[in-house]
Amino acid sequence: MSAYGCQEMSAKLERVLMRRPGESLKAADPQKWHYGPTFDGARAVEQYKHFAQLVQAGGAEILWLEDSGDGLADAMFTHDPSLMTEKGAILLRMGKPLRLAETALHEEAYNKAGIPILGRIVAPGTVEGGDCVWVDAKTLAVGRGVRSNQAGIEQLQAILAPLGVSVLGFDLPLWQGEEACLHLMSVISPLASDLALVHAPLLPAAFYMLLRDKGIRMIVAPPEEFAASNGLNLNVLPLSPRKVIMVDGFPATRKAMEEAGCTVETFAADALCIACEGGPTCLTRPILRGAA
Ligand SMILES: NC(=[NH2+])NCCC[C@H](N)C(=O)O
Repeated sequence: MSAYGCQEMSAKLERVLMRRPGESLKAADPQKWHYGPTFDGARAVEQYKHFAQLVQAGGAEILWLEDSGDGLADAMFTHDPSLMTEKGAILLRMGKPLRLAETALHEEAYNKAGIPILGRIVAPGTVEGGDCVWVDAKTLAVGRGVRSNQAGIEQLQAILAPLGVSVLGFDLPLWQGEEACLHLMSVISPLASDLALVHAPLLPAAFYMLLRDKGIRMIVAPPEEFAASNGLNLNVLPLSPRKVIMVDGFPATRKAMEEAGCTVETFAADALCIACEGGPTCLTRPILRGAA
């Protein structure tokens, strides 16, 4: 089956591209990869298994990439090197130089699965999936910052224009510097088509106004948990509208979502997500959401 198509963020997750961490992550030098003090490769691999079980139990078909020791420790964050549209995949170009080689892994997987390639971002353009947020099926917001640049955003607009999609760039702050990971998705997780979890202080103001005008309700995540989790309390993956997976240990954020009608599942992720700066959304590249 070569079903694909995904221009939304929370409809039922039907198919997803994921990479099981293994030798590359276990051998990763935390300094080189900017991983934090709670990094522990072997424990991260164990914690990932629980995450994968939750995704599978939600009914999604997982297309697997394997970590056979290619040294690409960040490649488990499959959200970033490609994007999916109703007309096929867009191969992106990573702004973090250590991750440039990951795009080829996605290209190979799509070729194998019979999923067409709609376009690709080329130098000097850079766009990472973590900077891309479908506000609705015809509006893609892209965070412009360290990882995604203006040239990349313009290329993406040209690729998506024939689909009737508008690409809107929003400036991100430098926040914790060039080495740290701050994507547009670091400050928002869509939970349903009309509901999102946000870290309000770091939202580009014009992006906030756009969401407000579109009638999207924003739950403001407790800032102390944002700080304590390195921002990962906010990185929440919907398996379907209001049915979500988050990292364990942030009860106030969980409660805020439950009060908005969400069902929340958690997994322990200190060694995996908190340390490696990527959460449940980053660990998944949705290929198909909603009905085909
Ligand atoms: N979509 C995401 N937020 N991905 C997080 C990626 C984390 C990864 N360590 C990086 O710095 O690139």
